[in-house]
Amino acid sequence: MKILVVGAGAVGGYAAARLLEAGLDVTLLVREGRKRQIAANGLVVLSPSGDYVGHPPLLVAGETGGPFDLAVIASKAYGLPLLLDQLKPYLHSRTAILPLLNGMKHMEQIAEALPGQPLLGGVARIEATLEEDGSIRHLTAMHRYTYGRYRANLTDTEYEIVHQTLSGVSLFSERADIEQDLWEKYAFISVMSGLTTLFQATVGEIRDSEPGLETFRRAFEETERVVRAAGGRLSEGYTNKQMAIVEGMSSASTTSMLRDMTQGLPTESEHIHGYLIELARRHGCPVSLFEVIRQRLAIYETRRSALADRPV
Ligand SMILES: NC(=O)C1=CN([C@@H]2O[C@H](COP(=O)(O)OP(=O)(O)OC[C@H]3O[C@@H](n4cnc5c(N)ncnc54)[C@H](OP(=O)(O)O)[C@@H]3O)[C@@H](O)[C@H]2O)C=CC1
Ligand SMILES: CC(C)(CO)C(=O)C(=O)O
Repeated sequence: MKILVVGAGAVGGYAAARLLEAGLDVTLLVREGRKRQIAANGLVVLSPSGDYVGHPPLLVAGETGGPFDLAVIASKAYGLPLLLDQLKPYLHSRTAILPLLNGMKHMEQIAEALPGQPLLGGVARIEATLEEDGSIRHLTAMHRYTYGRYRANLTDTEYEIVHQTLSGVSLFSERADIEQDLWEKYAFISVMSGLTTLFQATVGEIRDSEPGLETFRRAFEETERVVRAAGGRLSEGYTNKQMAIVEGMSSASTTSMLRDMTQGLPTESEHIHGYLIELARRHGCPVSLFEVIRQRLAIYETRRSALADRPV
């Protein structure tokens, strides 16, 4: 099976390294700058689960390659429309698409941009970051990518080939109900990215200041109501289960959105919080805390664009 990993950042680069380690046929679709970095230093992963350095084949949009049988997509949501356009020449009609983005809205976007293309669901659970020198730093011991059939648009045989391939890579585990996993991760990341960026604080700092855990509960309750009203599946007692997770989290835990904000990079807030508010309005659910979170991030994005537009 020929695999294309699109985006060699924190999540995609980490996936590519573990797929390559397992001896799979993996090519990376990257942009010029990243190609130069990887060509010079290799694909470098620094991880408590084991470092990796390798020199996988690289493609930049427009170059000849493929077609591939599986395309793993790991860009930020705001880069997705362009990326999907650039991906088309590397697909055949049955190439399976496995997105690893946070959120839910990208599933609709991909289905619209690539009609009829087999689409899997995928969820990345990891804390990782792309360093300035191009290495990928895996920050904690946690790393688990789940995948599964999404709305039955692959044949059993097609799915079995993907499943057989990924079953040799311990990072990846199959989920029978990937749609529920996507909704659960979406609800979780909405709260975690929302609160860490609203306060520009770690989980521990929020937890240990008044009213502490109550703020998490309020955010989880708002999210749970919206997701259920929108028809999303969540496990029984979702909010209580997430509260137990938050209580047990390391004080230093943050989110990729807070890391992006700290570095002055664009955020995925519209994809995550904007979509949650869109669903809340559609289904008549009050989300006063998320209105504030979205406003906070909109102010950040406006300031960021103004700085980016300023002549040097
Ligand atoms: N980082 C984390 O800990 C986690 C992140 N996630 C989610 O995973 C997704 C990816 O995040 P993350 O890996 O952190 O992001 P990064 O910014 O580290 O990586 C994204 C990569 O996509 C590349 N890219 C963007 N557009 C294109 C394109 N058209 N062609 C080729 N490459 C492209 C970027 O290239 P370039 O380097 O050239 O800009 C970049 O290397 C997000 O949805 C995020 O929310 C989920 C779990 C944890
Ligand atoms: C919350 C976390 C670390 C879980 O994987 C995440 O998805 C992110 O920071 O983007």
